[in-house]
Amino acid sequence: MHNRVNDLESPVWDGSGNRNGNGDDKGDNCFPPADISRGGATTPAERRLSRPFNALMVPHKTIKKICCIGAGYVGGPTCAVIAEKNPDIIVTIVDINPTRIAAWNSDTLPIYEPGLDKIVKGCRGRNLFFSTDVDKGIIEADLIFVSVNTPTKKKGVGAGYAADLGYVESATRHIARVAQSDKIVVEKSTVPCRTAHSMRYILEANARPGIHFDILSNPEFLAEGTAVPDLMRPDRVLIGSLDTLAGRAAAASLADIYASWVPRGQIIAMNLWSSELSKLAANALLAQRISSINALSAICEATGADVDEVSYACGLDTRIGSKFLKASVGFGGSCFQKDILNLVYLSESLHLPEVAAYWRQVVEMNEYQKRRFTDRVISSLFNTLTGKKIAILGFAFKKDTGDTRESPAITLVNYFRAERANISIYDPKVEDSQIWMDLTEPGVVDDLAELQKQVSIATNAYSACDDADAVVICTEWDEFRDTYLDYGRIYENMKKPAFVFDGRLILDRNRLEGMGFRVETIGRAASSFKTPRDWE
Ligand SMILES: NC(=O)C1=CN([C@@H]2O[C@H](COP(=O)(O)OP(=O)(O)OC[C@H]3O[C@@H](n4cnc5c(N)ncnc54)[C@H](O)[C@@H]3O)[C@@H](O)[C@H]2O)C=CC1
Ligand SMILES: O=C(O)[C@H]1O[C@H](OP(=O)(O)OP(=O)(O)OC[C@H]2O[C@@H](n3ccc(=O)[nH]c3=O)[C@H](O)[C@@H]2O)[C@H](O)[C@@H](O)[C@@H]1O
Repeated sequence: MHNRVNDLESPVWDGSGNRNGNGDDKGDNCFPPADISRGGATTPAERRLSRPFNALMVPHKTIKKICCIGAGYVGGPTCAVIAEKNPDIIVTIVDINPTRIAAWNSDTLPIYEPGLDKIVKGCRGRNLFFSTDVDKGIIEADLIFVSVNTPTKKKGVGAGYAADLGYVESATRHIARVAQSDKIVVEKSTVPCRTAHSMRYILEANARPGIHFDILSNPEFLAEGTAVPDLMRPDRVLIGSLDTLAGRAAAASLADIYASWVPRGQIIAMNLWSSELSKLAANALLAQRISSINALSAICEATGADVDEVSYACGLDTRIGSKFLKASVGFGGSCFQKDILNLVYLSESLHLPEVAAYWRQVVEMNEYQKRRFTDRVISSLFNTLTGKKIAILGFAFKKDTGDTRESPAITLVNYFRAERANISIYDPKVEDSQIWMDLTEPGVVDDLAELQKQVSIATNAYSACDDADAVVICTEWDEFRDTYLDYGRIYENMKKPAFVFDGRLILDRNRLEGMGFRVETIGRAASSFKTPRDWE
């Protein structure tokens, strides 16, 4: 018997429950079931997608053992929550990085996420395990999440845009090589549209005879810093599968796992490619909102309008909504830029240059925002930073995480270094070693010594700001707000005039100006700017 993976060529979902040609459908026993509706939907697509996912309609297997390949920011929290909510399922998270696994097994977890410690420590050793034994994890599991990194390619075809699928491929080959029984393989990593197709070929070409694989797409939408509440109360869980009996049964098995805590109406079934693309699309749309408000922040600074007020006014329109309209020094994080560039590459590969240019602009606006903010610092400090001390408050890409991937702070520090400023950095959660790594040019041997002459890392915000010419808020940590931090004390110990650059709109400018600071805020003109110009 040859290895069978379901036909991925045409995962057609026409909404009618009709078979897609492989002949294994049974009339109305479609997936999702055709006879349940939440109501209110108007188009065929809405009607189809609004049907709650009723796993019981398709005969399917109950999952007893899960393996997650990749113990990172997604694999760790996601599978810890799955283990907590499914005490009868054994969940093993495996990784090739022994240091990371050792940290997951220690008192200090490798990632900081509010609420995660309690969950991991509650399940670890009971039904949650962390291991470097990838073979064993795969062999024992019924269902395997592939949750490995998919960074932007650095070299070769598509460098700078396409996703590097090397880790996904290597994990897939590993599954094929060691699996001794049928498996459901779940793409948890964010991947380009139709990656499931490549996974199929790899599995088919390498698996032992008689082993059957089903491939599902189940993208993750958690945000760092709020991973636990996001996982506990997701807006939706997407499960992409083939519209075949086997595909629907596999999806139903996965749906049961989530249904332990997510209402079934929020578990959405769709075709594989839609599910893969929905993840890239969601990140692109979120980032697009930030670039849009940041573009408006430049207009605000030039006119005297206030971006917070503009954002508030626009967000009150229920068609627009208030989330992701906070102007900032620029978005960071491991995914927004990577996933948009991935979409740009996909568009170009599909010969859609206008579409590619449209999405590329979201990233370009983000770069412009960081440059613009730096220029404002330089021009405010009398056009030179040479020998001046700049205190950087916050190095993580957002609050409540120690993650610095693509953090705007890195770009800003590099710009300030190029201007020969002295820089002092403080972040409550980022390790010193991480900061040094982020600021060291790869491959430049003597860079660290040079760097350490110009940059220092402080143990608290006050010492970072001691004797500084300017304070630059890069991350919106609550402890940097003027209601927490004693800015009066900071002012006393700074050079004069003392500048504060608020890249996150967290400070009460009037209050700080009352103390004597000169405050420059993203999306607001300098206080000296009169507006409307002729009124005063
Ligand atoms: N970080 C986030 O907030 C989110 C990330 N994602 C996506 O999830 C995926 C994973 O992201 P992160 O967890 O942030 O990455 P990460 O870099 O924190 O973790 C990935 C882990 O996979 C391990 N790994 C790589 N190849 C392996 C292999 N063959 N066998 C075993 N382990 C292997 C690495 O050692 C690493 O520890 C990416 O595709 C990302 O785009 C999706 C939603 C949110
Ligand atoms: O695929 C992913 O990795 C994830 O990417 C983002 O999550 P994350 O990057 O962890 O954090 P966000 O809260 O989205 O913030 C991203 C960046 O945008 C910035 N941001 C966010 C919101 C806003 O209004 N303004 C703004 O500048 C943040 O400060 C941060 O630098 C998405 O929000 C998640 O849904 C998605 O799963």
